[in-house]
Amino acid sequence: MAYQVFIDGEAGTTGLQIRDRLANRDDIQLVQVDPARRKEPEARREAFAAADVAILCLPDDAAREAVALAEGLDVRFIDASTAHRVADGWVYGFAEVAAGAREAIAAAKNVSNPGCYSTGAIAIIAPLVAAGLVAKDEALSIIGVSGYTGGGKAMIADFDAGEAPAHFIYALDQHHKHLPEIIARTGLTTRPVFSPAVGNFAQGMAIQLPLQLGGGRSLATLHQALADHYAGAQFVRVVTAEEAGPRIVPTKLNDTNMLEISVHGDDANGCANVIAVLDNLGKGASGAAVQNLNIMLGVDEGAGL
Ligand SMILES: NC(=O)C1=CN([C@@H]2O[C@H](COP(=O)(O)OP(=O)(O)OC[C@H]3O[C@@H](n4cnc5c(N)ncnc54)[C@H](OP(=O)(O)O)[C@@H]3O)[C@@H](O)[C@H]2O)C=CC1
Ligand SMILES: CC(=O)N[C@@H](CCC(=O)OP(=O)(O)O)C(=O)O
Repeated sequence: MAYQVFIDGEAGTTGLQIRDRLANRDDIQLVQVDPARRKEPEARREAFAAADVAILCLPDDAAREAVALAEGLDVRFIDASTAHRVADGWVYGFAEVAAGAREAIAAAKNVSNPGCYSTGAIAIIAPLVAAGLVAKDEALSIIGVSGYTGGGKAMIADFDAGEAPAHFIYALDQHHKHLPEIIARTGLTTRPVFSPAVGNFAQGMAIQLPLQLGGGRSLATLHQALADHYAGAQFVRVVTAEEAGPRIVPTKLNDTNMLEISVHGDDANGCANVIAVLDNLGKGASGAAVQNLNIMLGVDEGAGL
């Protein structure tokens, strides 16, 4: 018998991408809702009742409402929104980042999918903190650039209409919605400065962590700590600066569930930059949701990816 999966918000950017990834799966059947009723609470509760797992691809408020609507039902949730990423009772769905994370996802009723920038930032910072190469109280800066699909249907429409600039920097007030989960999942005690930007390309993302070298922190020790942490990981790879090349292109991993990390700089002048590249719609959203679904169902983690 196939698992029943309901994608709430199936018509949105993330939802459509998840549907595509599940379309050819024999082990999964999608719970369908009449498109005309897709926002009606009663129709959604019926869908939750029919589903083994519901994937929420909704604005935060609608995701919270979905969980309330499903009160008393057996359905398990994967929430792609920001609503539950630091909430009690929710497991953070980043299998590669911490010991025991995969097992916790497998056993969870409710899994929160990481944010796109957060995926890159946490992927770099958490292992470096664990290895003692970044202190929890170190003053860090994180720089990100995303394709415009990261802004959902509204931002896509702006760019498609030619009404958006080629590039803009935002979240200037230092309250980007990903900061709470980045802090919670890395254990940082000093709030990092986070500077995200959007470029005029549809999908793809790069996150940079500039670091000063010295005191045991060199290009080699940074690379080695990350390579050791992700050894054997199916969807995270750590490559050398030479392999990454002299220009890091955010679109490099589009349409994959991969995340690639590389360490750049010069020991002689003491400056480094650790860079993660991923597809904001892949490992940053829909790919990660399918990976988490596979882990929750106990099937091949890479199925459909
Ligand atoms: N885009 C990205 O790169 C990423 C997005 N996310 C998260 O995923 C979630 C969805 O984002 P995204 O796909 O980009 O957003 P979109 O705006 O593209 O899609 C959201 C969908 O939700 C639907 N919707 C809104 N309210 C309700 C409701 N009450 N009941 C049912 N459906 C509703 C919308 O309907 P309608 O079509 O009528 O507008 C739309 O189809 C967000 O929380 C976002 O933060 C996470 C990681 C990355
Ligand atoms: C380009 C852009 O606007 N990106 C969004 C983040 C992507 C997204 O929608 O958020 P989650 O990954 O948290 O779900 C933003 O900065 O708010």
